[in-house]
Amino acid sequence: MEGRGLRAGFTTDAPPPLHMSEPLRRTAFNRLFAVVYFSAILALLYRHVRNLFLHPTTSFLSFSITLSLFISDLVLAFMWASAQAFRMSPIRRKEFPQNLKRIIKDKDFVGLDVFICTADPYKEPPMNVVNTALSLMAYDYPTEEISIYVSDDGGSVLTLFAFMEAAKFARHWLPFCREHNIMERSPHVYFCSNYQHPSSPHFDKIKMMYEDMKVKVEHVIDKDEVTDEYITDHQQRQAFNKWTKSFTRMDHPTVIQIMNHDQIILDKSNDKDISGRLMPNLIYVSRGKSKTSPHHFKAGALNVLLRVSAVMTNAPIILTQDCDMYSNDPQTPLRMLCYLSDPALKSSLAFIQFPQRFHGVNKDDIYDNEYKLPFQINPMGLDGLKGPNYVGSGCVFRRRALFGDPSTPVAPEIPELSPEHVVNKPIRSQETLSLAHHVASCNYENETKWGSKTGFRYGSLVEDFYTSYRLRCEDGRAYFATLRGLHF
Ligand SMILES: O=c1ccn([C@@H]2O[C@H](COP(=O)(O)OP(=O)(O)O[C@H]3O[C@H](CO)[C@@H](O)[C@H](O)[C@H]3O)[C@@H](O)[C@H]2O)c(=O)[nH]1
Ligand SMILES: [Mn+2]
Repeated sequence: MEGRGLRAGFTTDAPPPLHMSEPLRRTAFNRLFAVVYFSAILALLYRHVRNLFLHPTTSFLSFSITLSLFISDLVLAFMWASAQAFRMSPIRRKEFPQNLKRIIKDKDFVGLDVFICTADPYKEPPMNVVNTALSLMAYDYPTEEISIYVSDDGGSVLTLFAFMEAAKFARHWLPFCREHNIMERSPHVYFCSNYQHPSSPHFDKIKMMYEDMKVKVEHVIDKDEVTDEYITDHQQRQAFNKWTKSFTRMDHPTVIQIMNHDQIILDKSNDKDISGRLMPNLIYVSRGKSKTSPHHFKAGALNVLLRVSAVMTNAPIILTQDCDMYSNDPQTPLRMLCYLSDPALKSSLAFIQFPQRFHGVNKDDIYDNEYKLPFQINPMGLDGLKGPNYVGSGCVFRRRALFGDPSTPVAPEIPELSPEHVVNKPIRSQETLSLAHHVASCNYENETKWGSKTGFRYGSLVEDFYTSYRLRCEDGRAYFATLRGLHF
């Protein structure tokens, strides 16, 4: 336990704890079992060695069989030994978001930039991506602090259209979630769930709005184009005009579109939901691509979002999310603040990985398609050692951590990308937009440290594991996850 979590027997004047950790009860049995198993492996290997060298058999066939058994057992013993670290000191963490308001002030609710990646409108239907975004926009957190950045590597007008519709729907959905204090803030999950839905005209109305949006988006996808009947204003037409004849998925200029939740929005002050609260920013980004520059897949997309968001909002905290996941706990940002606002963890905490759950697998899951072992059980073991890996989704980073370690920070090429930079221009200003387009262009990273020293790291198909591995090798900081509850 560390930081505020140490205060096991705090007095009434001590600040209330924000988080705690406890070892899992089965740890002692795990260790005992490991000793027994290890002795058995030694005995087995000794037997093989004795058969091979001390009492060699005469026949060549039996010698080769014993030798191959010996080699197989060595391999299996190595595999077993390398998995034991997970079992030695697994821990469970718990946060107390209810104590947060007593400790931190309103100004401590810092900005949160959320990154959602999508890559193909046919394999990753835009309605699913939209649901992911809506579930994150509806977090229980000051809405003006949230900015959702969607990276569309499919460069698809269909995805952009879906987000334009979602932005309008969000004006109704966010107040609805707050008013009814609902848990499942992905509309699809909420409307399909078996929970008791309120039987009010309000519920029927919001459900109808959702269905309308879905029909519209699906119709556009069926037709594979956004026809004139769906274009309602000049701004929309201007946005869709960027898809010229030469625009292809792998070769196109950058498209950045800030969504309007209402008709025409000039600045943040009139970007409000129907109850009058400010809306979170929702920004669509399709980075520039060309056949001659490498795009580095998801890591490349995340680095573009890192730069575009630095120019627009530069929140100190970043949440990365895959488009096929959604949040089912609106308190997740408060839970992460329980760790991030603990002064004792300020320099040691680089990221918090929430447990990842895969949806849509069969109910009994007899073949473990949910991958519980790598995504839920093993990370608990790593958490008790030096901290788990980043697994690509449901992970909260300190922006700072992606720019070198605290003692030797790596400065980006332009000061606007630095985590310390204070954004003082509105996101819709011409200056901000042109800089954002510049840093999202396909040649921007040439001759820079992106992917090697800063941002998400290139060179591996599993950019998530690799990035966390490199972060640890470079600065040796400890990280951890909160693994209690299923937040995504
Ligand atoms: O060029 C690309 C390729 C993928 N993606 C997005 O990256 C995410 C993950 O890609 P996917 O093809 O779904 O990979 P999976 O194998 O399902 O992903 C697992 O493995 C990845 C690599 O380790 C992790 O990043 C993911 O979080 C983890 O769920 C998706 O949202 C994609 O839309 C991009 O944005 N650009
Ligand atoms: Mn996936």
